[in-house]
Amino acid sequence: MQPEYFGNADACGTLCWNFNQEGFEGRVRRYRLTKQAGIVFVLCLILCVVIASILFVRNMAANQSQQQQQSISPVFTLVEEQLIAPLHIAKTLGTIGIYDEFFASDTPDESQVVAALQNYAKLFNLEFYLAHEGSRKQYNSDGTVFDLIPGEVYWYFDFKDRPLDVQAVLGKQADVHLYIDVRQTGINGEFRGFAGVGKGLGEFLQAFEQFRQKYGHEFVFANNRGEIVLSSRHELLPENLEFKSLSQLSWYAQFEQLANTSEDRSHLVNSSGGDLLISEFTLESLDWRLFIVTPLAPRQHAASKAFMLYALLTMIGLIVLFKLIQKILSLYYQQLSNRINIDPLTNLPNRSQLEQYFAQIRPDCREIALIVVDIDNFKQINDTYGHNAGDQVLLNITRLFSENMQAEGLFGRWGGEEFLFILPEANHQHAMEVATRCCVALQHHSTELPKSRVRVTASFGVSHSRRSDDGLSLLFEQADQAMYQAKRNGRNQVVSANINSRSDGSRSDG
Ligand SMILES: Nc1nc2c(ncn2[C@@H]2O[C@H](COP(=O)(O)OP(=O)(O)OP(=O)(O)O)[C@@H](O)[C@H]2O)c(=O)[nH]1
Repeated sequence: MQPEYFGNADACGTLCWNFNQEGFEGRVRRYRLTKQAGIVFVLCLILCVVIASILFVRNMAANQSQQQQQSISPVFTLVEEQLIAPLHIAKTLGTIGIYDEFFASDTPDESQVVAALQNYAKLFNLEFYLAHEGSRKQYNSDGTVFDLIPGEVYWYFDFKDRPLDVQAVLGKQADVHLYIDVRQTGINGEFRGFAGVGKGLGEFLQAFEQFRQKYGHEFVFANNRGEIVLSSRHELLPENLEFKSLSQLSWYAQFEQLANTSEDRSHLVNSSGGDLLISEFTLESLDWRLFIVTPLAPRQHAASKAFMLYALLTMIGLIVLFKLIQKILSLYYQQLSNRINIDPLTNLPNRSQLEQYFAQIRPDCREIALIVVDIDNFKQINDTYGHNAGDQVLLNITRLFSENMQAEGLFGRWGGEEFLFILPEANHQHAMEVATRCCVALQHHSTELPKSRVRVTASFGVSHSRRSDDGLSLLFEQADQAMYQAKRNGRNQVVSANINSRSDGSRSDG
């Protein structure tokens, strides 16, 4: 086997565990950690999508309401300015008696009538006219005068027979006009004609077209007979007083049905072109109904697009956050792992790390060797030179051994002044060579202390196995026994636990 865990010589020459390739248990721990983190991540993801949905829906509701308000309020301002105001002006001027002198006569002075009408037109920025029964003429503020001939001027003869004081109607000349006719009567209540106000609705329709483009609303105005008098859709506008009917609209029957079952005047109607939101308002002074029709398909499409973007961004944010947390945790885990597995004095792998390493490599090893090392008479060093000097000697020895191990297997501190070499794929002879090399090197090595130089020796015990089921405790026990044998033999030597080798001595006296 190509050993996976070669010790790496660090800056001070000692061998260190490569923690990126942690042991089996470490991997299991990391796997569990990753699995748990994965579950937490999925839960966080679900939570985020739920939160994003709630926030999105809240935002969407707020946006929709804001848009609705922004689009509806100007509609009423426009209706007020363009339709209701002319109605009030027409009604007021037509009932306070300013036209009485003209209607009292059957032959009013044409120039006087036109001049008066021009005066009002200038004042109110509207078109004024009088349809005069006595003279059967219509006087207009633009200076024209024409005859009221049955069969030609339909509206006059139509309205004349209706018992209504005020009538509003749409007509189309060059462009769409709103005409408001106020009935004029003599002192005995006899019909004398109409005082009328006209207003071109070009601007009004243009403004409605802008609303349609900006907010998607369509407008339909209908009179009390269900005739469509005005609409943002040109094909619905009346032509020569020929009105289209509300009942011709595809959504109207369904809307009426819903409106009859509830007091609510806003309803969602399904039409062949998609969902429509329809709101109905009453314009009392005109006795008209206004329908605001909003096709929802474009909004639904925009909303789902926005939601998907929102959810996507949230998920990307979460993944980045998760990766960041994972990185921080793994750095933290590595630091913690270093602290747990490294001997703080010598910076060598400690016992726990040696055990993990053995467990990791053992299943794939055909043979393996262990060397147990114990410093000889180390107590004396401590007693003579002090504990700090002892530490210094330990550091020197570990550096020396690390160098002599030549980066094969793992060298670590088992505890106290006892050290362990684990040599995967090393045969017995090679292990004996490594132990002997270290033993000899130590004999020739001395540690420089402030006041003296100290020389120490060590005893080595070697065990070796080709049996795959020989575990660490057995092999360690054998090597330890051999090391004690070396002590008993007089220290500063290598003894092998293997019978064959023990018999041939492998002694390495200085
Ligand atoms: N300075 C220092 N001393 C240590 C450390 N760890 C263990 N020791 C000392 O090592 C000594 C080991 O003593 P003993 O077990 O009696 O063995 P020994 O004196 O080496 O004698 P033999 O093993 O029989 O050769 C003890 O005095 C421990 O306090 C350490 O990290 N630093």
